[in-house]
Amino acid sequence: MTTPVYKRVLLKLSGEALMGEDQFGINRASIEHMVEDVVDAAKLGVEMAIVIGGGNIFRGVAPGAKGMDRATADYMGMLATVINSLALADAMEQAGLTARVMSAIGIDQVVESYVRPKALQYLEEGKVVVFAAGTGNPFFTTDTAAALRGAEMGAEIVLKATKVDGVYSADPMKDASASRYSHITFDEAIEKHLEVMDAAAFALCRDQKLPIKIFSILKHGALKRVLLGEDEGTLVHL
Ligand SMILES: Nc1ncnc2c1ncn2[C@@H]1O[C@H](COP(=O)(O)OP(=O)(O)OP(=O)(O)O)[C@@H](O)[C@H]1O
Ligand SMILES: O=c1ccn([C@@H]2O[C@H](COP(=O)(O)O)[C@@H](O)[C@H]2O)c(=O)[nH]1
Repeated sequence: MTTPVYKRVLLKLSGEALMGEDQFGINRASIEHMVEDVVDAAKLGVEMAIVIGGGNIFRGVAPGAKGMDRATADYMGMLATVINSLALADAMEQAGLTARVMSAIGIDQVVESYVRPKALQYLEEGKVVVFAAGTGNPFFTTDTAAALRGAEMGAEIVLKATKVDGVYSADPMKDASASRYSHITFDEAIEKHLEVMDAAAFALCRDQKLPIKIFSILKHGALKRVLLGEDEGTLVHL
């Protein structure tokens, strides 16, 4: 099977996965592996919008941010996602894709600001669009940004590529007895407080009838398998 089941997707890439085995920052091999998977996905002809998290940078500065005003710390986190977005777009360009970064916070000397019709135009032209700076608002996360931009772009699904291979009954990093769901409803995920994605993101996707697939970015080829409709990760649905 080589025909993708989606025409347009919103891919949420884990910021934390970018640091690989390092303590923080961007690990070159990790970003290149991620981009290889994105290239394979683009070769299928799927239109791809991307949101990347900031955990690899922001969790590194978090001890210094302790005691800071929450909104100020959140703006620092959003700026961390701009750094990751620039690195990702650069790596994608080096791999032969055409990428555009659009920021939810105005920093026009660095990247263009997010304008919805322009982003839609880029996608139609086959460019990969990276949405930086989350939603542009404190008290949110890049998961919510992924849900928001996914809905705005008319994506058929939000693909959360993270460090675990799906949604579990408990955090599998902390509880070895946790079991993985092949699918779960939004309501169940919210009611059970499954923290693989924040509740605001789950709720927005539920309201917009936008399914989510959660799978491992550390498993090479998993993204392509998801796009081809193969059994991979956990589907969160209505
Ligand atoms: N019920 C659960 N099922 C699966 N993972 C869970 C669950 N509860 C908590 N987690 C944790 O959620 C993490 C994924 O979400 P998180 O938002 O922290 O990371 P990310 O999105 O990959 O990183 P970033 O925020 O840097 O983009 C997993 O690595 C896992 O340890
Ligand atoms: O819309 C948003 C998105 C992000 N933030 C802040 O950035 C960090 C990093 O994002 P992650 O999703 O955790 O990778 C996040 O912890 C927030 O502090 C934000 O305020 N608004």
